[in-house]
Amino acid sequence: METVEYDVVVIGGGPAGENAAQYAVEGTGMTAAIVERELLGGECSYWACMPSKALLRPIAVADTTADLHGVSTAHVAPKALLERRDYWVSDYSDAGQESWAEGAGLAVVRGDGRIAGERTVRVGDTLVQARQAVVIATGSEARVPEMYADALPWDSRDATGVVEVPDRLVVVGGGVVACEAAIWMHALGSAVTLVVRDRRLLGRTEPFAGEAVLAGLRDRGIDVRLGVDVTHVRRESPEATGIGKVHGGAVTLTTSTGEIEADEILLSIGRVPRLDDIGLDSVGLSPDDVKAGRLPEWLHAVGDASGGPPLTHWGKHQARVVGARIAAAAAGEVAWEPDREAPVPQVVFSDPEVASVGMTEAEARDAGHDVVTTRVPTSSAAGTGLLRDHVVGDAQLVVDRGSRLLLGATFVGPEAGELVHAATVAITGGVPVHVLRHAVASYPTAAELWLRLLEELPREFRVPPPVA
Ligand SMILES: Cc1cc2nc3c(=O)[nH]c(=O)nc-3n(C[C@H](O)[C@H](O)[C@H](O)COP(=O)(O)OP(=O)(O)OC[C@H]3O[C@@H](n4cnc5c(N)ncnc54)[C@H](O)[C@@H]3O)c2cc1C
Ligand SMILES: NC(=O)c1ccc[n+]([C@@H]2O[C@H](COP(=O)([O-])OP(=O)(O)OC[C@H]3O[C@@H](n4cnc5c(N)ncnc54)[C@H](O)[C@@H]3O)[C@@H](O)[C@H]2O)c1
Repeated sequence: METVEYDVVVIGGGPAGENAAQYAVEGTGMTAAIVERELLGGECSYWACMPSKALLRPIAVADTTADLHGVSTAHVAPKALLERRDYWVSDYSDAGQESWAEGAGLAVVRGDGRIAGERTVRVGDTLVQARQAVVIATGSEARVPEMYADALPWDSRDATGVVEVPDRLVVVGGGVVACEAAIWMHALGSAVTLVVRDRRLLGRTEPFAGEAVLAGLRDRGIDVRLGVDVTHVRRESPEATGIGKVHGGAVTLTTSTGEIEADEILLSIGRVPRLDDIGLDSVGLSPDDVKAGRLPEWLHAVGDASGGPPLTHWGKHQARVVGARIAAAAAGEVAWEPDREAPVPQVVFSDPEVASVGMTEAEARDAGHDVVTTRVPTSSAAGTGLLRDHVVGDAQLVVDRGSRLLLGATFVGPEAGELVHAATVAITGGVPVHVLRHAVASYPTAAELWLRLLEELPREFRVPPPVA
């Protein structure tokens, strides 16, 4: 068995793993290796964020032009849409990522990585030793309960990598993947039925956001059925035809409200960290130890594998923090970190778009805050009103009454994903709302919505709280 040695060894070359490796060694003279068994760049680059957003953007533009007096309506061209997807996933080649790694001085070790003892990762017949640290960045995979497994349902890889468009598609789940994939599959020509166990969509966001997305999906002709349980799944001649191809004959779903027949099912009911087969037992650890952060000082976990919010930007942030900690520890120092925990933002690229950061109103109350909320229609600023003819959705701030600090914010409608970043900055920086009022947005931009929101707060919030 050959042994090679680096300062840092990262298992998994997705966005989180790449950032951890880069930040751990950049400017230090240390060396790092990334162990990757599929494509460097991970799920995000080839089967998740990039292809899904490449597919959704032209659809969003076509929708906007259909609602914008003064411009002829753009049409989605399915073949060209899939070509755009292929461009953004570099035709499923990671040559560009490999060049990036080379340029950043990171070694790429191809193969399946398994922890094989303290500071040791086994890749085939090679032992890769870490002088300083090992980072687990193995990502996550779609959850497939046993009831569905024999029917070989599509998961998000098939939906983003779609090659054959099923005539009738049933999407199971009411979360982010379901709400986004339903839109592009419908635009590509599938008749889409969304089967949602809960009585609402996007369960982790404010209820008004889920309601706006529900109305948007139904308006475009997607059949959304809420409060429906799937109890049995049957498929004629299931066949593993490959990613994005129809996996066999017709599928029948028995549900709490009757049977649904379709040509394919897309199962989008959440993801699980990929921790089961990475050799944790060789160092006396379990997947639960990783998710709870009970790790020896030489071992770290970042990204989806850590069990935190499964979002690329969050995994990359964690990775930068962990990378800086490894670099500092190697130099006998402690990395600087802010006292305040960073809030997690998320954008759902549905129609209307939904963007949120920090706590929802209910979460803030549950956490014991005395909460004041302010909500305005997204159309209420001239800058947002100009974006299309019919602007739907609301925007809301959740504020702590005592400290006057922002706890959370939700934007629904055009440019929601851009509007939310100011809230992220305000929460991260601890900017109270009476100071935030003096952050002047240009007229007439969408950001002026912030003025509307802050104006709706109680008048006494325009000055600092009285000193106790
Ligand atoms: C359809 C879809 C759309 C999404 N859209 C967005 C979005 O718009 N914005 C957003 O922020 N997030 C989005 N996400 C979430 C995002 O994809 C993940 O949060 C992100 O990919 C996590 O990055 P990661 O580096 O932790 O893991 P991954 O990207 O999953 O990368 C893990 C890597 O580790 C490798 N690996 C695993 N085990 C081993 C092993 N034992 N040995 C060697 N290599 C191994 C894998 O091959 C993979 O390359 C989306 C997810 C889905 C499913
Ligand atoms: N734009 C983005 O940032 C983006 C896009 C896609 C995915 N993602 C990430 O990927 C993750 C996974 O997405 P997802 O949509 O699969 O998960 P999700 O957690 O967002 O939603 C899962 C949905 O499935 C339902 N569900 C759970 N178990 C079920 C069961 N047994 N039967 C029926 N329904 C069930 C839940 O109630 C929920 O509606 C998300 O948490 C998100 O962080 C992000």
